[in-house]
Amino acid sequence: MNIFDTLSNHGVVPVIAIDDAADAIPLADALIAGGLPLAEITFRTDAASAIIKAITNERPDMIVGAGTVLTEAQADAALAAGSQFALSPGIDAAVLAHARKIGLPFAPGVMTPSELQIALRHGCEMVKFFPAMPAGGPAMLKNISAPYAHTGIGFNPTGGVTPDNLADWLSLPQVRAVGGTWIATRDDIAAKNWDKISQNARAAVARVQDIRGA
Ligand SMILES: O=C[C@H](O)COP(=O)(O)O
Ligand SMILES: CC(=O)C(=O)O
Repeated sequence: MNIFDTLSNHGVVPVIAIDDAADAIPLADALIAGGLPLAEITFRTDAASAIIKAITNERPDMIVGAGTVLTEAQADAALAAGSQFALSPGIDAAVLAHARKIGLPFAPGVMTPSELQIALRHGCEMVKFFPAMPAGGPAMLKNISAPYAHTGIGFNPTGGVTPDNLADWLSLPQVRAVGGTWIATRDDIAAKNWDKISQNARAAVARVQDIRGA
C-alpha cells in the first residue's frame, strides 16, 4: 500500500504547527491514544525537522509527513528527518521535480484547473485542495475535478475543514483524506492540552467511520 492509500484509509490528516520540539512526543502520543497515528508537521516553525526526526525515531509506527514544504532544501530536510510524504499549500514545478528525484511522495496545493494540470504533468497522485472552503467548498471541488476523474487524481482538501463539514468532503469519491488543524491546534499544543487533542482525534476517527459506514 502506498503512503497516499494509507492517508486515505484514515480519512483525516492532522495539520500541525509546533513551536517547541519538546512537545513532539507528547503530541504524537496524544494522537496515537486517539487512534489517529499520523500527522502533517508543517515547516512553518523552525522546529519542524527536529520534530519529524524525534517522532520518527521514538514512535516508529506513527506516519509522519511534512507540510508547507516550499523549497528543495525543505524537501531534502523533510526526507532526511524521516518524512514519508510532503505537501505544500501551492505548486512549484522545481520543488516537485526535486521531490520526485529524491523519492519523496509530494502532494502540491492546487486551486485552479491549470495548477491541477501542472500536478498531473508531474505525475502527482494526490493534491491538496487549498484553501478548501474559501475556494468554493465541496461544490467547487466537484466541478473542478470532474474533467480529471479519468486520471484518478485524489484530493486532500485543507483550509476551513471542520467536523461540521467533514461529511460533505468525505462523501466525494475524489477526496482521499481531508487535512485540518482542528484536531491539534497550535494553541492546544502550546498549552499542552494532550487529553483534549486525544479526544479530538478520537471524535474525528469515529466521525470518519460513521460517514464511511464502517
Ligand atoms: O493554515 C491552514 C491550514 O493548512 C488549514 O487550516 P485550518 O484547518 O485551520 O483551516
Ligand atoms: C496548507 C497546508 O496545509 C500546508 O501548509 O501544507
